Amino acid sequence: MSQNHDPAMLAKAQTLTEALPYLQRYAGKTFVVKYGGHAMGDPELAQDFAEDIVLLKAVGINPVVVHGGGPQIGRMLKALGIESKFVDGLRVTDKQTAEVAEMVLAGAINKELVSWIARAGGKAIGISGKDGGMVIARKVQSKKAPKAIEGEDGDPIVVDLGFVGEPDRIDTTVIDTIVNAGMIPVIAPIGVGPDGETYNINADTMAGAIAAALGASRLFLLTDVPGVLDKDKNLLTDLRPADIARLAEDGTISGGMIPKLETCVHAVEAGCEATVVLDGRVPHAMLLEIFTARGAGTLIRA
Ligand SMILES: Nc1ncnc2c1ncn2[C@@H]1O[C@H](COP(=O)(O)OP(=O)(O)O)[C@@H](O)[C@H]1O
Ligand SMILES: CC(=O)N[C@@H](CCC(=O)OP(=O)(O)O)C(=O)O
Repeated sequence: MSQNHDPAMLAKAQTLTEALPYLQRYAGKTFVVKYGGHAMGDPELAQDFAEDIVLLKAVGINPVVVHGGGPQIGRMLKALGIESKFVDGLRVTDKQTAEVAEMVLAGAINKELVSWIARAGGKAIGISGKDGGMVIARKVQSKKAPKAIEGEDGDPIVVDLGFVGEPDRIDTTVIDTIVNAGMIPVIAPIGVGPDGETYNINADTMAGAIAAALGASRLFLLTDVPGVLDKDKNLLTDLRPADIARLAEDGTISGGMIPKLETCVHAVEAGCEATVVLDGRVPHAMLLEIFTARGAGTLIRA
């Protein structure tokens, strides 16, 4: 009998009962989860992530995984002696770089994640935006280059980003088919242009567009920081679209955080209830965020 009063056992039971309202609220909903390349480094964390995804599926939520792989593409390009440059968080992508990006994203990383999910007891199908004609991409219009490559007259140079795409049209048939078969789609951020060309798509942008197309309830962006930080490195827990425009303007956010937060704004404007930027280095960060009252990371909502 005394075991029933063991505080550790009670705490476990409390955690489960605390999860009950969330389990009820989210059953049958679609959650898009973007797993960033920076968060992928540690095999133990990758296994935790895969377990979380399989758990979501087991409790009746439909997880759709979109993955990145920026650092992994960077390493492969370096090994091949190809130089890589970023403008506002986007990799300038010539034809050769697009081939390497596809090889790393849709080949190595996609299949590794599928294997991690299988090891956690789930059934995942790995695809890229090319499969089933899912993502028709258009070229991202060149942005002004940052100060580092400003022209001699001091004006920023306009850089051609090459084969950097953004989703133009999304056909969710292939995702729906996988989900309805009881499996978990794992999507690499590669799209196809109208003439069959390969487009490299920022993984956050891809995840946001897929969340919008699916009418997902939640979009989680797992990365390598606790969330969005202010200039003193304090976590900003709750943001609205107007705050984000201000943070971009005053330089609080930079690099990869720019497409990440643009994605969050587009997703909430398209009807996603909430998006969360989360620390993928914290074991089971997503479960804690979803099933406990203690939110983690930065919540962005309309
Ligand atoms: N205000 C900010 N708060 C947190 N991270 C920021 C901020 N501004 C820029 N960053 C950068 O954004 C990075 C996350 O974006 P990114 O490198 O694209 O990650 P991922 O590969 O996980 O998508 C962080 O590692 C950090 O260097
Ligand atoms: C156009 C563009 O920048 N594409 C990205 C695609 C991968 C990605 O976004 O990966 P992370 O989420 O790990 O950063 C790239 O080439 O790095």
